[in-house]
Amino acid sequence: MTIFEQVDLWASRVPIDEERAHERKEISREILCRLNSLTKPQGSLGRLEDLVLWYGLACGQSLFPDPGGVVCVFASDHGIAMSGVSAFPQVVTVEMVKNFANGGAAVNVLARQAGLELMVLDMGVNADLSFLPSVVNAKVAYGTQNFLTQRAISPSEMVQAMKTGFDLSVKLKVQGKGFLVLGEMGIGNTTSASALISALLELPPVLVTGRGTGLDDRGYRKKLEVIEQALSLHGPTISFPLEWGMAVGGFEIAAMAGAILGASTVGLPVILDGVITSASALLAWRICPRVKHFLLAGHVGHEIGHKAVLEHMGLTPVLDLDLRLGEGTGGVLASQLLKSAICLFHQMATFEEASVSGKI
Ligand SMILES: Cc1cc2ncn([C@H]3O[C@H](COP(=O)(O)O)[C@@H](O)[C@H]3O)c2cc1C
Ligand SMILES: O=C(O)c1cccnc1
Repeated sequence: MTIFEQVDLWASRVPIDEERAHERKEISREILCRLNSLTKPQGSLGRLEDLVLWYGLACGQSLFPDPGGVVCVFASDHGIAMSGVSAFPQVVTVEMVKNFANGGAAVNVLARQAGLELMVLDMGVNADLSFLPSVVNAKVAYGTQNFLTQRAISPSEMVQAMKTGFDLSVKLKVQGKGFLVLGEMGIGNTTSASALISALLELPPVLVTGRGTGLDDRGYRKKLEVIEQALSLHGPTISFPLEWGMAVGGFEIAAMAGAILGASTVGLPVILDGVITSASALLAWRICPRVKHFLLAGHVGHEIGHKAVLEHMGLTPVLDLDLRLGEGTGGVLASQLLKSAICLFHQMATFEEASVSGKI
């Protein structure tokens, strides 16, 4: 099977909108009926009510338990990090993975506070991490190729990375997880994400590229140059979004795109984080637009490419906190509001139960 056939097969398993129209209408009706019966003026919980509706539609249920979620941090190294596009050295990727394993990174703190399980997957860190039992070994290779000279990912590597994500989502659903927050770690990956966004949205790099971990003006100019060069190197040979994923993507970006396709197939709601997770969502969406029903934009952050993707996909972010960290931090923060919304939906008394008078 070619990579295109494999990816088409995955996409074909995502439910067809027309086939789900009746079911979606019923679920919306039941959820709105309960929301409107609770002791509050109709609609007064604003976007929290939208979150409940999104969640029910994504799960395909109007009756669902309080969800327990999981945040998956996909880690990988990038060949492009060698081209001076990050304010930090490449070795920070493996160092941060150890930090995740020891519970000391920002996402660990937030996940603990939110009561979320945290999983770290080694998709292609440039070091042997087998001595860390808490890190899932899904290594495709020791980092991607530098996409200034060749495509970052080969077709077989792309399938392998996407399959890891796809199978993970299916497994999480079977285990009864209520939602998946996507997170990532990989020095250089804002360059990969911005290149992908620029190519897929057909916008000049300067409109979708930020300073990542904090590049100075010189570093930022270099990053723009690198992206421009990469787009003109690969552009002439590329016809499909998936090919852009291989040309300038990363193993963690591919795995997250696969996870989104898998989650959409089984009805596992997905919460996006920053610019990198959003670039993977854009790739998955271009492969199969129906994945959109299963996506929640956790936040919009500081990177301009992040805003561009969310606007393009018509996703309204839950939070706007000027974050620029990644790891899944903004997604975890947003999941707290989703959980609050669902608790309200389940636990508030109705007008009838509380003997409260309705609207005149
Ligand atoms: C200590 C540290 C912790 C991080 N946690 C996430 N990132 C974030 O920064 C990286 C992308 O930025 P760039 O493209 O500029 O390299 C990713 O690994 C991302 O998750 C971090 C970066 C650093 C330095
Ligand atoms: O928006 C993000 O996710 C982000 C921004 C800078 C560095 N790493 C991640």
